[in-house]
This record gives sequence, C-alpha cells and structure tokens, in this order.
Amino acid sequence: MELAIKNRIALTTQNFLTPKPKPKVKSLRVFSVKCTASLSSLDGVVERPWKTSDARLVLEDGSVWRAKSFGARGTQVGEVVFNTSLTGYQEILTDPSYAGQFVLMTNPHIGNTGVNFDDEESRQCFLAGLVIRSLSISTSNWRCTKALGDYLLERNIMGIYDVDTRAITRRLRQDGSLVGVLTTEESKTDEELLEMSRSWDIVGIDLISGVTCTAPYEWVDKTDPEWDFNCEGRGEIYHVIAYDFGIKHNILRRLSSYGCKITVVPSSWPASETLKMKPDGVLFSNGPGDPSAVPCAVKTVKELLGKVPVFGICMGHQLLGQALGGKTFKMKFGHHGGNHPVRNLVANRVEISAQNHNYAVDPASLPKGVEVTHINLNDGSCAGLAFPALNVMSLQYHPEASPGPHDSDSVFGEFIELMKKVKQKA
Ligand SMILES: NC(=O)CC[C@H](N)C(=O)O
Repeated sequence: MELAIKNRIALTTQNFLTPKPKPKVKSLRVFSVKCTASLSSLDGVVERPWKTSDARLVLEDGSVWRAKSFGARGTQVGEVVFNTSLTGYQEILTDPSYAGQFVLMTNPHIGNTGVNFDDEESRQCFLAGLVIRSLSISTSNWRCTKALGDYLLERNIMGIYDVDTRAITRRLRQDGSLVGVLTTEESKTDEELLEMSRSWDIVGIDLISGVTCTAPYEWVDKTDPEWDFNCEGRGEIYHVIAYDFGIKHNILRRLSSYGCKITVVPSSWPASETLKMKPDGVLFSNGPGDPSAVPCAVKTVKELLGKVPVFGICMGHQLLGQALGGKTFKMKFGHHGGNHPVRNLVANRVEISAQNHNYAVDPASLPKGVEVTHINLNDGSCAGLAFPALNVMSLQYHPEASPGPHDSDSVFGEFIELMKKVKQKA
C-alpha cells in the first residue's frame, strides 16, 4: 500500500472506528430552523402560507429538533444515520437494511423527482423514518408517478423536513450514531421522548426476521435492456440460491443479467435443503441490524462453507466474516452514501462505491488464509474478503448500486467465474 494511503488511514481510523460512549445529557436543548420570511406584523390576521412545525425529533443526547411532518403521523423510535447520496432517495427508502433506522439525507433538496414503481428495492419501506432539510414543493421527472409525501403516507412511514440536517450530521460525526424518537404527538413531553430514546437500542436485536421473505421463490426480472451494461453475451445459466436477509432487488437483477437462475430463500432456510437443490453458488444478501445478533444465520453460512462457491454482500459479508472465525464491531457512524472510495487490492484500482452499513468485520480477528481484498479509503476499514481455499468472496458495500456508482458491478462477473471454475473441476 502506498505511504500516502497508509498515513491517511492511520490518521482517520482512530477517529471513525472508535466505539461510542453513551452521550451525557446535561439539559434538553431545543433547535428549530428559522423561517426565511416573516409575517410577524400580520400574525393573527392572515393565515401563514407555510406549515408551522408540528413534529419533534428528540435525540438521546438531549437535543430536541423542531420540524414539520410529512408522511405518516405518530411516534417512532430508531437510530439516526446520515446518507450522503445526492440522488436515489426511493432506493434508499426501500432498502430493507435501514430497518430500525431514521435516514437523514445530507442533500438538502429531496422529493423533486417524486417516486415511481420501477425504482423499488424491496416490497415495502422498512426504515423508521426520513429526515430532510427541504421538501420539494413540486415533482419534475418523466418517470414520476407519485409525490414523495403521498408515497410515505401510503406506506405509513414518518418523514420530517425543515430540520437543520447539517447540524445533526455534524453531531453524528462527532458523537457517533444516536438513537432518536420522532413524534407528531403534542401530548408527549420532551423528557418522555428522551427517556424513550435512551431506553431503546439497536445493538443485539435480530432485525432480519422482520424483513426476510416467508417462502422460497424464483426471481425472474433482469436489468432493463435499455440500461444494462457489462454483461453482454453471457448465456450460460448458473443456479444461485440467494439467502434473503433483506435482499435488494438490484442484486437479483444484476445476477440475473449476468446469467444466473435464482431461487430466493428465507433467512432461516436450512443449509441441508440448499445443498439438496444442488446450486452452483450461494449468495448471502445485505440486511438490517447487528450481524452478531443473528447466530442462526452465521451457523447456516458455516454449514455451506467449502461445499459451494459463496458470495456475501454487506450483511452477507459480515456473516461470512463471523463464519470464518472473525468478529464484527459497531462503527462510530458507519458508511451510508454513494461516494465511498474503496481500494480493490486484487485489481489494484480505486472504485467509488455505494455503501450502507454501521458494522464492519475486524480484519485482525480473521484466521490465516482469509484475505482482505478491498479497503475503504476513508477510514481503512475492511471492505471485502476472500478465502480462495473455500471459494468464498464478499464485499462490505453494494456492487449493485441502486442508488450509486456502478464501478464495482464487475464483481458479479467474478462470482460467475468462480462458479464456472468450480463447476468445471467437478
Ligand atoms: N446493508 C447492509 O447489509 C447492512 C449490514 C448491517 N446491518 C450494518 O449496518 O452494518
């Protein structure tokens, strides 16, 4: 590794990877975004043409953020994470890996392209809620079929806008991810909401069982030919069993475009049943929550190791890391966005990647023979693994993008090559 990169990693690793102590609450502090125009002299005479704040986000550090609600109403608890993607809010909203989390978008303008049916990444929105700075008052996109607010309302997801997302992001970077409670209920006091946020934790909870499919099914959809790339002329069919820990549809579309016949199975599907189906390869998908809270999934992964080529993405990578004997840990505020530089040590190139995770595999905990194939250049964390002796490959991030750059798409081709090599040997 070049010295400049090594130094950069040494500098940043300490900041980003240290565990977070519970924040101390001195007193509740209220923050609200000021209106840019004022009708104060006319107050009480005319109705304000804009909505006034009707929601609060109370963080476990005692900060109270006044906001305006859109989408569903009620009270919801979750972990607040920030996402730096400039586009693709609908794919983010439907990524099951966000279950239990509020996604705060750092891009201040959200909603301008509305939503459409084709950009869904799963059957529903599993996230706790959406936090944005400014909600677009109109939608302007030829693919739009619905406005964002109506979509969230229909899916019973809370959203807030006119919040100082920049200030919250700085706080999360400083203190680490924070639990928060979002409410539109006036009757709940700030103290009650603070108490609620401090008595909930995302660590140690199995969130996979709430998002996985209930029965196996065949996946048939490919990437729309108009938008396909990288995989022309691959006619050969490989049968892949995809474990659904909260799988994003674009993983399935890309595998299918690359020439795979896919059977998606629930997270609890026994390894023995998978082996009976004689697949050419197994995919372990992305998924929400703490990877060390799902020992059953790790057991399944372990039982398949060495018997069939396997590819893990995000949660799948973390489960593989554990199955190989390693440990995962919670990061300070994780990686969420479409602009993460990763060094691919095998191809010796840098790829800009889409990421969404709060946990990582500790490379020091891995046994001999396991290779770190990719590293995140922002903080030096492990972004990919391989164990060639057992035909294992994995990425901590999202080669399927959706949303995000496509630099790492060719990894699906590498999985095909791995399956081909093993099949030819058999
Ligand atoms: N996208 C994912 O699979 C996320 C994995 C895991 N839930 C994490 O936050 O690290």
